Amino acid sequence: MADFWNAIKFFAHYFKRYKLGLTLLAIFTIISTYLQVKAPVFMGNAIQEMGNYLVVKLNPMTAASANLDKFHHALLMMVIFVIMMAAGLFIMSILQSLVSAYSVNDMRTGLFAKMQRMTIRYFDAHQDGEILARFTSDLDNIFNAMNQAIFQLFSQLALMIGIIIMMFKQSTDLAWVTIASTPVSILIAGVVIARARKFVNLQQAEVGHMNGFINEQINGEKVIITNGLQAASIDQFLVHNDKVRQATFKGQVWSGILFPLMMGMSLVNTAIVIFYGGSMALNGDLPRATALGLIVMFMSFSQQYYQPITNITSTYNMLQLAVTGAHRLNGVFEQADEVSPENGQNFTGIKEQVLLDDVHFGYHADKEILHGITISVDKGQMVALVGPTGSGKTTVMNLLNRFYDVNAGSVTFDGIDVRDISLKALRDHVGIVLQDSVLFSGTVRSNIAFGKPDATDEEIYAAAQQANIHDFIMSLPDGYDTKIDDENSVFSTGQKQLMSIARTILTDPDLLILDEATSNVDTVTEAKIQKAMDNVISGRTSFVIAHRLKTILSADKIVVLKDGQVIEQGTHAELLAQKGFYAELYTNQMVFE
Ligand SMILES: Nc1ncnc2c1ncn2[C@@H]1O[C@H](COP(=O)(O)OP(=O)(O)OP(=O)(O)O)[C@@H](O)[C@H]1O
Repeated sequence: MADFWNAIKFFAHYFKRYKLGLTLLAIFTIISTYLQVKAPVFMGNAIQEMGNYLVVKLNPMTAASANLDKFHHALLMMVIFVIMMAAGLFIMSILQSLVSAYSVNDMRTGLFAKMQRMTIRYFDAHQDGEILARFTSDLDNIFNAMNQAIFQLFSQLALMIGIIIMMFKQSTDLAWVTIASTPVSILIAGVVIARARKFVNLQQAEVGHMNGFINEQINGEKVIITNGLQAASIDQFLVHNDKVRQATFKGQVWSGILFPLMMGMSLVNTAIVIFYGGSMALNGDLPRATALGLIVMFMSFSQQYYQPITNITSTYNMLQLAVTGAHRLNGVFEQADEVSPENGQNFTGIKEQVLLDDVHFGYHADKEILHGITISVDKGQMVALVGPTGSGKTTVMNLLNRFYDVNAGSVTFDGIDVRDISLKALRDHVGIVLQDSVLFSGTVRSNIAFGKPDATDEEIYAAAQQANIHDFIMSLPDGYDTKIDDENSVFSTGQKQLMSIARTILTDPDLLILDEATSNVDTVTEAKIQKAMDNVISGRTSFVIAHRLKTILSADKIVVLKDGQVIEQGTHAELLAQKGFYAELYTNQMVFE
């Protein structure tokens, strides 16, 4: 129920910008409802007038005065009302589409803007596919529900109320007969919908499992091929696929049963109306022509009355999906934004020292990862972080750039806490080269100039030269204008990292954070990366996560991390002399080099 109210608030928030469209929609809903419920009255009148005409015509005494004027008039009115009703429904459908398209557009924009404001914590904690699903399936479900269910819910309820009022105005007895079966119909629809929902949910869950399996298999295709496991993979896929088939079949059967069932109920109801109306005519309770007119009118009412019941019940699943979608989007909108300190200090660059002082940190409150780490680096120095996997190297980097905040202790730049520096100033002065370098769609040029879009060609070439990638780029047929898109795999992992280094060099950061690529790069590329790293590090305050120890022999300081603690610190020579963990690590690695 809480989900339901949250969804109402969610939609109200987006709809309030379209007050005019919604007001027009409400007006046209009322007009079309009136036209829809009035048309059967004219149909009944036409039949009644035809009956009256026949009575007069078949009586030789009155035959001469018989005319069909009233019959024609009622018929004409019916046609006019039906045409106006069609026009009204058409305008309603345009208004609905407009409001749906614009408000879903606003939701999408809001969601994308929110993503850009959110903390790295959110992206670390959620898989890409899960985040993407907010933009795809959730927004699609909301759009479909708006177009086919939400507005219809109101227009169908209005229609139902309109029909009830009109029926009671025409004949109280027949009105009661028509609506008497409503509780039974709603009960039957409720049972069918509950079953259908169970299987539709199951179907979605099975499709989710199957997609997860396919995703995993695509990512692991090389391992599958290497191990000759293609047939086993197909067998596993068939199991998933079969579960999807079974759930889909049951879901569709139960969903599909509702419409014919309601149709049947409506026809039975019509038969009851005819029977009751017929007996009223035969008993002589009403003049025959009037009774006949009423029967025809209520036949139409009976069918119309079941239309909203069928429509509302059959769109229930769609509404449910929209409520779930709204709940999930709300979940994203409620996430914390990155906060820049109020009156944040405008940091203009490192003048003396970067210091992590007795830092305690955990990604979750109940699990501390860094246990009182102290590392200092003087301006222009290079610190290398080494340590076994999971020791906390990347976590230290995450704190330097304020992707996360420390739990205790502090990270300071020249004595200023990073939490007091405006985020913009902080990010302007910190450059990061990640292990998995990312290229964006565009050109080689736009990728290098990503952090400085107004860079001149000379600046871009100089950065690429320092990053040792200029010659390779020039060897491509389109040089710096080479297009980069999803399918473009011209660049190896090593080359991507070189591009990433060029991108960072161009922004000329004060503090450099560099996570060395671990993937198997060939020795030539490795030497190039080494040279590029030397160029970008030279004279710059830098933190480097080194996976190959020979890359950090010249580091001003090597910090050895283990289980979230600093266990050794010093220069390469000092640490070798200590004959501790680092010395062992270095000796072991040299054996394999
Ligand atoms: N986003 C996260 N949420 C929760 N725990 C995390 C997250 N990122 C890392 N951890 C945990 O923090 C610990 C330190 O991880 P970290 O990535 O800093 O190690 P690392 O030394 O950089 O390892 P590697 O050399 O493998 O990259 C690990 O136990 C890891 O499971």
